[in-house]
Amino acid sequence: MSGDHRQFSTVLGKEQNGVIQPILTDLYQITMAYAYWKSGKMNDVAVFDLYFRRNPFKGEFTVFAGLEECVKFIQNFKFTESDIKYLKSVMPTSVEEEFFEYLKELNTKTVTLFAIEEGTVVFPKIPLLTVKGPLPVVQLMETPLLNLVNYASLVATNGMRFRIAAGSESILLEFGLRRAQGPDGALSASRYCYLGGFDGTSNVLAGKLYGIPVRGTHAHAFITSFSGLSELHNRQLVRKGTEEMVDFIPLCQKWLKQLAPVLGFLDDQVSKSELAAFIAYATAFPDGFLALIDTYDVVRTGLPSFCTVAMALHECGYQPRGIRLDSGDLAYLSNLVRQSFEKVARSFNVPWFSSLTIVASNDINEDTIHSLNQQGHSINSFGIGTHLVTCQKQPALGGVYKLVEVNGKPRIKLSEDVEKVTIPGRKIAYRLFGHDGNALVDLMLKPDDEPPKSNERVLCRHPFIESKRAYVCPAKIERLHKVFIENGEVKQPLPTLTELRSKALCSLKSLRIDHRRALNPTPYKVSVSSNLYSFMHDLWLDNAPIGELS
Ligand SMILES: Nc1ncnc2c1ncn2[C@@H]1O[C@H](COP(=O)(O)OP(=O)(O)OP(=O)(O)O)[C@@H](O)[C@H]1O
Ligand SMILES: O=P(O)(O)OC[C@H]1O[C@H](OP(=O)(O)OP(=O)(O)O)[C@H](O)[C@@H]1O
Ligand SMILES: O=C(O)c1cccnc1
Ligand SMILES: [Mg+2]
Repeated sequence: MSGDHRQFSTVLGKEQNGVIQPILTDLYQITMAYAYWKSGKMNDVAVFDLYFRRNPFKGEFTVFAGLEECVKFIQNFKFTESDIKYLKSVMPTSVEEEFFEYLKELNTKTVTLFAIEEGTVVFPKIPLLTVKGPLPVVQLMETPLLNLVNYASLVATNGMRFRIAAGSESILLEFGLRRAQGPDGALSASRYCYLGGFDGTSNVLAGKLYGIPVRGTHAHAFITSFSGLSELHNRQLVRKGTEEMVDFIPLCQKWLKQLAPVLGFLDDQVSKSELAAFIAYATAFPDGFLALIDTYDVVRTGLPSFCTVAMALHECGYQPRGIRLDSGDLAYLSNLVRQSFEKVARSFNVPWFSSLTIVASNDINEDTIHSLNQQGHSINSFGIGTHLVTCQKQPALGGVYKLVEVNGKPRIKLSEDVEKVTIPGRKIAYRLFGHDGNALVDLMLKPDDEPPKSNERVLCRHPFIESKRAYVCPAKIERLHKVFIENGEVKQPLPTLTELRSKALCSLKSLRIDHRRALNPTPYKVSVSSNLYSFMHDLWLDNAPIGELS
């Protein structure tokens, strides 16, 4: 590890967060490992499925994220000397020394990981990961794997929902670092919101670590830190592409006077603090000037000051970018700002002025964006923090990790709640597509089932409701599960974050629009083959004790 990346080690040529390690787990995994070991089960071969039972946010899709970290975690799984020392200090003294020797030697050479590709749109009950290997080893991975997948997939899905709400043309920026669940939660949020379709983040470390585009404007403090023009040290600006120095303050004063009758503001009411701050920012960053205009009053001073500085910059050969609104009625204000931009464009023959960027922020959530769309607005870009990263509508994805097979024998967990009954044994899932290219149904098969073929009819059954079944004649088939790790080797390429983002947007597009809508979406069908249906229901009956009425 270089001094530059103290907290991150490099695995498989990609950085792994140093927080992710075998003892980032629940104590019960270690105590179970001991009891498995004591019972002589350390070489039993177990299969666990990691899946969720319900899509988050009352939606009907989930974006699968976190797989790369799971692969790196499994590849790198090793207790260190200091882990063992610590575990000895917290385990009861009755725990035998040989167990710690066993823990020290543990590795994942015989662990196989089957998984759906990261960035795929996924659905309940279908395993995202299937982990096969020595029982204590794959049991120990339960908590960290769930931790790596649950929040990543939740926040990626949230990002995707904001993307759907805002449309493909809007620029979406993640501003959540200050409100996220701690430093690591913030990094995950930035990373997986980008995967889910955001365009950039304000989080500089996330930009450095994951190559996410970093973006930002400025804060109200920058405006309020200035009192007037006399504070400005740097009053000159070089005319772009020349060596000529322009006295920038008189130029701004000229534009203030010219703009007043056009926009209908009183030039003596324009805040000297705000104008000075804008001039200071513009002379520091003359290209791409974007100003926060709601510190004092958007109409009377923020907007006039921006237009003033923007026209002065233009006269010096620079192209300003736009404004940010961080309070008030964002629909009304953005429309008003756009109309003013159009007036300036017409009055001074600067057509580009009418299409300057309007960024909106301030406690925006998914519903706010839907409401703004309904009202009509002129916002091009949303800066979203709190509700995006904290996943306001649903703070956790309920992914679970369940044992489905031991030593080749299927295991089933029964529950009063049918949703919680596990689907036993190893399963392979396929996505079946219709002739219009849309995904029709996901189908789980037993590994010895004949895989479905395109243009051949296959019976798809609801896993639990006998009467719900349908024949499907798919135009195209995609195998969802692939081997990611086998015999200690990673078997699939690990795409870049940008590739995962494209994959997620593309995977979403294959989903019918009614599955994607925000309000009461149509459930997507998840089914099992006839063979798997009979297999699980036979096992269910075998394992359900028969009661007696008296
Ligand atoms: N046109 C709109 N339709 C629906 N919601 C909106 C609209 N405009 C703004 N909002 C939302 O309404 C809320 C306004 O919050 P609040 O009243 O606390 O802020 P404010 O008074 O405008 O700003 P601040 O308190 O930061 O100065 C925000 O969550 C914002 O995203
Ligand atoms: O509102 P969010 O979606 O979380 O987006 C991030 C917010 O952070 C900044 O201000 P901050 O909230 O720190 O202060 P303010 O709202 O009082 O201006 C920024 O101006 C946004 O309002
Ligand atoms: O760059 C911004 O405008 C920004 C960054 C973080 C939080 N709020 C705003
Ligand atoms: Mg705020």
